[in-house]
Amino acid sequence: MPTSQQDGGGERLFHGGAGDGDGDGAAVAAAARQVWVPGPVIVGAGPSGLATAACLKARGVPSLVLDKDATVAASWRERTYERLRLHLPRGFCELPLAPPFPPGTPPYPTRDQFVAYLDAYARAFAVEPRLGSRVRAASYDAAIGFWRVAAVDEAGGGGAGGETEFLSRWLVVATGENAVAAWPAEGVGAYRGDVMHTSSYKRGDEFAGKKVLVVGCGNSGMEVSLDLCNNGAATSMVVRDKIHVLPREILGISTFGLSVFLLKWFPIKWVDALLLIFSRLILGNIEKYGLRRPKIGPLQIKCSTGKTPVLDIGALKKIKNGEIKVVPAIHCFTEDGVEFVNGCREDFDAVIFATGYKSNVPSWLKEEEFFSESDGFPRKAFPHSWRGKNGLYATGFTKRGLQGTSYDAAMIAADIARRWTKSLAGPTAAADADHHETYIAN
Ligand SMILES: Cc1cc2nc3c(=O)[nH]c(=O)nc-3n(C[C@H](O)[C@H](O)[C@H](O)COP(=O)(O)OP(=O)(O)OC[C@H]3O[C@@H](n4cnc5c(N)ncnc54)[C@H](O)[C@@H]3O)c2cc1C
Ligand SMILES: NC(=O)C1=CN([C@@H]2O[C@H](COP(=O)(O)OP(=O)(O)OC[C@H]3O[C@@H](n4cnc5c(N)ncnc54)[C@H](OP(=O)(O)O)[C@@H]3O)[C@@H](O)[C@H]2O)C=CC1
Ligand SMILES: O=C(O)C(=O)Cc1c[nH]c2ccccc12
Repeated sequence: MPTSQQDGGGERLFHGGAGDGDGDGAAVAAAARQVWVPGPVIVGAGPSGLATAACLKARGVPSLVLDKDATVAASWRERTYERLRLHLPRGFCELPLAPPFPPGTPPYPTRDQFVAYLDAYARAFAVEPRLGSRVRAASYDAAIGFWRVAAVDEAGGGGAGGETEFLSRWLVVATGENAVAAWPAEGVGAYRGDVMHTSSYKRGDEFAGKKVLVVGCGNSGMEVSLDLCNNGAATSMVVRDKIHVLPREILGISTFGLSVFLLKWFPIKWVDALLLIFSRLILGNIEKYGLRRPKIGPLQIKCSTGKTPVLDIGALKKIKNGEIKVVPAIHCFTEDGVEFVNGCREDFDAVIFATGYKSNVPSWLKEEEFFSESDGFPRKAFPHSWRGKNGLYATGFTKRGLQGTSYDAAMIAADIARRWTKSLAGPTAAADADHHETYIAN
């Protein structure tokens, strides 16, 4: 790696380095070494980070992608169950500028096919993230106009246990809506059985013959319940509130694709009404089985709150025939099981929390104007959630799945590329754009 002492920008940075920033900057100033990154730093090598890096590259802007895990797309590779398939058709899950899924890919690709697609995507755009690099803190140093990003090298990473401070004009947050498992605050009290979150659930065979309680009935709760049932576990699923369940397909067309088409022509309320009529015809009256529908339609809820309707891939049939038992909210845990709010007690060998996920942004980003401290999402909703101030960007926080990711990536890349071109004309132009990292201090 070349040093940048000959570069005016690097010189300024070197002098404005560790300990010279504002209070927040001090949080990351203890770094063992500093690295000046000519383009943006992107935190997260999932679909959102990869897509943004690819779109930047296509515009001639280099970037440095950091990920805490040892591979790209670790959320998909490590934190999903084996039989998972995309629940939107593959055409809605493709990333920008890439060829479609390879011939022979089924309409709803498997987890492994999607992971292979993401690996190929990273290769095609030569995106080579710095893996095993967990961002511990990031803050904007107004004195020098740069983001200070402190990353700890996890075992096996470049600096093995050390810490590096990256300095960049642009910071792209791509750590995702599903960064950490959400657990109920009450915990499990004295319960002695096995406890896990769906993000650790891999396959159902280890639960064969066991009584399992799945807490939560979003897409994870429904699909894990189905998988457990298919593997011979006696499965109960907690449904504490109203939910929308839609068939994954209507008249052979994906419900999602049909919705996208209809929304081009009709207001969302009409489309919701139509979806509910079809759902009633295809699924019957699901309220009989303890699945009460909200008054507001599924797409309206998705748009206003981000809560995804369940796209049924077979759990409903098991609920109807009693193989999956719907149970009410939990009042408290006992040593061997739970007491439900209706006063009934039941023992379970294992409890699987399908209680969703949270953003982890507040744990590392020292910024509260653009990102909300309470939920770790940008305060502005789609389509305005991608750009903050001072070169801060967010990708993959639209609550619109991979289509939202593609939108963000294109917007961010276009915006940064404009600024990049301008900065090339300025004093920092001497950066060697072919190199991700230019060392300014060790
Ligand atoms: C089970 C499941 C199925 C889904 N199916 C679909 C679908 O079919 N269609 C669809 O459109 N959407 C789907 N989604 C929604 C969404 O598209 C995916 O969650 C997608 O993976 C989001 O991509 P992302 O890059 O934003 O986040 P992630 O894939 O979660 O990537 C974030 C990355 O950031 C890294 N990271 C986090 N914190 C740090 C840190 N401090 N330092 C360094 N790295 C960090 C993580 O290791 C991870 O690699 C699904 C979501 C889930 C949970
Ligand atoms: N095949 C696929 O593509 C799949 C996609 N996904 C996607 O992944 C994302 C995350 O989904 P998911 O993991 O299901 O998370 P969600 O946030 O969508 O659902 C969490 C569920 O847990 C319930 N819950 C939360 N806390 C409790 C509690 N204390 N007691 C009882 N119930 C509780 C919630 O109910 P309440 O509404 O009452 O708060 C909700 O039903 C979604 O976008 C989803 O669409 C997930 C699985 C498969
Ligand atoms: O899997 C998810 O959670 C998604 O966000 C995909 C998605 C985006 N918009 C939707 C509308 C209905 C169902 C799923 C989605």
